Amino acid sequence: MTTITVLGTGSWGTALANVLLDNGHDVMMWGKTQQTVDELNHSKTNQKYLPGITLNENMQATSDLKKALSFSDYLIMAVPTKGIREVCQKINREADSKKVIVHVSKGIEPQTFKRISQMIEEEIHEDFFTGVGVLSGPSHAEEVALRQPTTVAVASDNEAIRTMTQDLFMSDYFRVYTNDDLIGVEIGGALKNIIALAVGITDGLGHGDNAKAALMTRGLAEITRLGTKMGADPMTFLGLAGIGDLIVTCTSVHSRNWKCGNMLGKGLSLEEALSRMGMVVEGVRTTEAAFEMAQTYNVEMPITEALYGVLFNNEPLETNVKTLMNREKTNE
Ligand SMILES: NC(=O)C1=CN([C@@H]2O[C@H](COP(=O)(O)OP(=O)(O)OC[C@H]3O[C@@H](n4cnc5c(N)ncnc54)[C@H](OP(=O)(O)O)[C@@H]3O)[C@@H](O)[C@H]2O)C=CC1
Ligand SMILES: O=C(CO)COP(=O)(O)O
Repeated sequence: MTTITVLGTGSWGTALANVLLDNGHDVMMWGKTQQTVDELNHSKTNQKYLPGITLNENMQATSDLKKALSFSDYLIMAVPTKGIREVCQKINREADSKKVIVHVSKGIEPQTFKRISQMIEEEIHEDFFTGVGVLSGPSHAEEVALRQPTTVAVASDNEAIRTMTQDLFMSDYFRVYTNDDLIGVEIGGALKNIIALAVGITDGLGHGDNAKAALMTRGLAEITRLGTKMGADPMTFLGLAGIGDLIVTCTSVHSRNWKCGNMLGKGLSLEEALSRMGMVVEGVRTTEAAFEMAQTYNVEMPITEALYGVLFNNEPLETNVKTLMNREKTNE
């Protein structure tokens, strides 16, 4: 049995804490909303993020970060990309020992183009930092919390973090592969959300499966082009953190990014769609980041560009679909 702290009481942090508890580990969750913390402690549920699901009876949570950090030196960080730096700064104020940090978030920071592990490395003071990794792959929290078969990858430049994380999470319903391509695993997980938003839009517009398959295939091409420019191994995009996660996010009823895109396709504004979601839709900020990166690194990303126009410049959906279809003819 290992003691583990999970930071973030949203859908993914809660589902992963449940996996670790099922594996017999001693887990403490930390969340900023006292009501959720109380519900996890007393009802063993998290109705806002995982409605209708009863969690492991040993679930425990606190809103006291100092207490959560003194519980364990192995941290799972499960907050949206936008909150990563803030949580790291809080860790610097409250920690009293070195930590391994495995994050499970899927995003890239606009303007800086930083991956999440890079933000963590920048922010966490060396006195509190042992190393960083990422757990990523096709894994909706709603299914993991129901103990449905799921496979993911763990990546880190530190082999001990890869194998330790694999050992902690592996179970008969949660299978973990190690991967030494940290950049590729993080980039694959972040960029697939852009394509899921685009697929949601075409589904919302009433287009068929041909359009969906086209966006996924050409989407993977642009993910791979940008990812390899960033230093990723192109083969990673054919694995769980690449095409695996792309498939699940573009085709699952659980996907927040697909659902948000679907509402846009049906005519809702971005603000309306996001407020109806009430959960993080990472692909919106990542579209901004990838659009800027494509220009900076001179990488062709037509789907990302079309989506950026829709999300940030109010460009009409149908016009952008036509623009994509009428791009200069080219070779696959
Ligand atoms: N949901 C899923 O199936 C999967 C999600 N992911 C990724 O995991 C990450 C988290 O997503 P998910 O759990 O779905 O998000 P949710 O929207 O379900 O929950 C977000 C959680 O983060 C908390 N939070 C937000 N900002 C802060 C902050 N600054 N400090 C502390 N806590 C904060 C929220 O707290 P509060 O409730 O108190 O506001 C909430 O508990 C994302 O990057 C997502 O892409 C990856 C794989 C699967
Ligand atoms: O990353 C995910 C599944 O692997 C979750 O995707 P959504 O955020 O679109 O729900």
